Amino acid sequence: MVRRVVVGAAVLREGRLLACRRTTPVAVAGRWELPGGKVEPDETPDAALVREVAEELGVDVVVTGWLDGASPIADTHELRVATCTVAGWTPYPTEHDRLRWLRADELDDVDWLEPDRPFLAQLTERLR
Ligand SMILES: Nc1nc2c([nH]c(=O)n2[C@H]2C[C@H](O)[C@@H](COP(=O)(O)OP(=O)(O)OP(=O)(O)O)O2)c(=O)[nH]1
Repeated sequence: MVRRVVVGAAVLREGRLLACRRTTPVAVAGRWELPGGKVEPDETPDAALVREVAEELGVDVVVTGWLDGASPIADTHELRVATCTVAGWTPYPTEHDRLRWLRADELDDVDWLEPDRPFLAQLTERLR
């Protein structure tokens, strides 16, 4: 079975990574993730990432590269993560109830969704 791709944006700015706290569904409310979502059938992963972050945070990101690997999400999807930059901005979250800009030494301070955790080592390297 081919897994559908979920893309996550590792937005890096001034030595920090943007982490977002989910509000839905109830099972994962309060857990932390990267902004993003499911790639539509007619979309590239890059385009999906730009679209999802604009929908969720009201800002345009520039994709700078994809991290290695993919994490399974349940039996049906997989998470891939790209590093992104933004120009100076004020995020306006529409789907998350809290945002944090984490330094490398703070990445373990929030309760990430499991599929995100394998990417944290690569992100620590990018932040140092
Ligand atoms: N956006 C996002 N989703 C993640 C991450 N890690 C992780 O396991 N997921 C899971 C949660 C959801 O089961 C799925 C993505 O769902 P979503 O609700 O964000 O995607 P979407 O906006 O395209 O949703 P939909 O309305 O099409 O259902 O991937 C992450 O870092 N970012």
